[in-house]
Amino acid sequence: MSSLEEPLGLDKLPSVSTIIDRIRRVSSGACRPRGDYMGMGSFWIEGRSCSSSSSCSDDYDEYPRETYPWGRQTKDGSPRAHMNRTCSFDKNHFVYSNICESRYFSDGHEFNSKCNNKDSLNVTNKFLMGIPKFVKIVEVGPRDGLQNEKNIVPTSIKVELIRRLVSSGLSVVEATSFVSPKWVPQLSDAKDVMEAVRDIEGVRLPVLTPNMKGFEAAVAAGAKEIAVFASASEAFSKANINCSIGESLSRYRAIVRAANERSIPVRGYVSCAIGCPIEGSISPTKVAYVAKELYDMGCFEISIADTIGVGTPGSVAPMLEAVMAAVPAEKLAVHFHDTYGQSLPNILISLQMGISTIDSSVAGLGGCPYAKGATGNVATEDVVYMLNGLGVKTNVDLSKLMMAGDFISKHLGCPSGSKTAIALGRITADVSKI
Ligand SMILES: CC(C)(COP(=O)([O-])OP(=O)([O-])OC[C@H]1O[C@@H](n2cnc3c(N)ncnc32)[C@H](O)[C@@H]1OP(=O)([O-])[O-])[C@@H](O)C(=O)NCCC(=O)NCCSC(=O)C[C@@](C)(O)CC(=O)[O-]
Repeated sequence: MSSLEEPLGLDKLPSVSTIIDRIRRVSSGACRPRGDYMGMGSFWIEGRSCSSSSSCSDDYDEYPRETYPWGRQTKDGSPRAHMNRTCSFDKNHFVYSNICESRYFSDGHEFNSKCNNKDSLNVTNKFLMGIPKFVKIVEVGPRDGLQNEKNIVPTSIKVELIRRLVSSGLSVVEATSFVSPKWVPQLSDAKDVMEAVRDIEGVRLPVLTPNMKGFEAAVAAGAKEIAVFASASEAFSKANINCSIGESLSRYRAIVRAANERSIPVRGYVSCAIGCPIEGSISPTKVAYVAKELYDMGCFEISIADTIGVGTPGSVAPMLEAVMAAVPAEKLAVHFHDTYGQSLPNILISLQMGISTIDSSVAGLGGCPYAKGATGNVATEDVVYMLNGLGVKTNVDLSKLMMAGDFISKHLGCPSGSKTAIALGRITADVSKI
């Protein structure tokens, strides 16, 4: 077994700060990018600031956001258009940098001779050309993650987690839920959590509210943004919020009206967008219907959730196509649970279809108390790693994010659900031996 394959116990893992320190110290190598090794995003930033290229950024801001292959291709569709985008990321370094960096993290030795391979550059550009240049990540770990923990996490740990996530650069961190403590005792301290994060500025801390009682409690606790959660499955709606889809939509209309009066933005969720733990597969038209209802009542953003993580790009694409016929792509977010390891491909196809808001959960925390067997959300670290690799800006510092993930994983006494966090831990342990 190679050192990369050896299972590491939690106690054997170096601390994240040690890892980051090691990575920064091991800093020689021909192809290795400059800047922060944990976050390929810094390489993107380098490209934008033109520190290593004389012509990288000018084209970038003017480049129109296009979608491939869902009918919104570049205006002229020409290879030159592809190259413009490539140039915007730092001449040919868009792919070059990622190949080099992946290689560096894969084995820490020689770099791949494909560094200047023009063929892979062109093929890659063709498939990446529709991906948005900036993705907003909605961190749901403190809510979706911790609502499903067997042991109730102390308020102080929740608050510290939120602070760490905010300091990593995340601009939206779902803080908690104002739901019935009988149904979700894990979040029964919602009021205290909100009280303790009142001083955090410049970031959005939405909370879930299932009914007017929850909405009023959230407002009283100082919430400035809320989320309502409907389902595309009747059975799940009943199991999760004890009412039908129709009843939930009526409740939410009243909540949105009350929120509007106070200028509080409301996000909407559609659960069970692919499958339901009780009903089985769910038709895309049902998902589109619920999404449109939420949008029409005034939700500023609709998060389409594969609650049990059964989707693949093969089912996600037609579902999103149906939803996008009813709600504009820029008003949509996607929310994937990683039960079958399909979250990243599902996110990639969502990006290619023009969606630029992704929900995720630090360390892959999560699951749903009413969806047995569903695992956590896609890990935020893994999403950031992939987006950095794609040259997509997120404003999230991966090293700080990993420290937040390490903090909560240690508290919960379980390994991180982020492959990126685990891999970077292992690889850097190897790098330290070179
Ligand atoms: C909706 C209810 C409240 C209906 O629950 P119910 O039992 O039908 O409520 P009720 O109106 O009959 O009231 C029963 C008791 O609950 C109290 N109550 C009533 N409302 C509240 C409230 N807001 N906060 C605190 N207490 C509340 C109410 O005051 C009363 O107290 P009692 O008189 O018995 O002492 C309940 O079913 C509930 O809280 N459900 C939430 C379940 C939940 O949080 N599930 C996980 C959400 S995650 C999700 O949905 C998916 C998502 C968003 O993550 C995306 C994805 O991954 O798919």
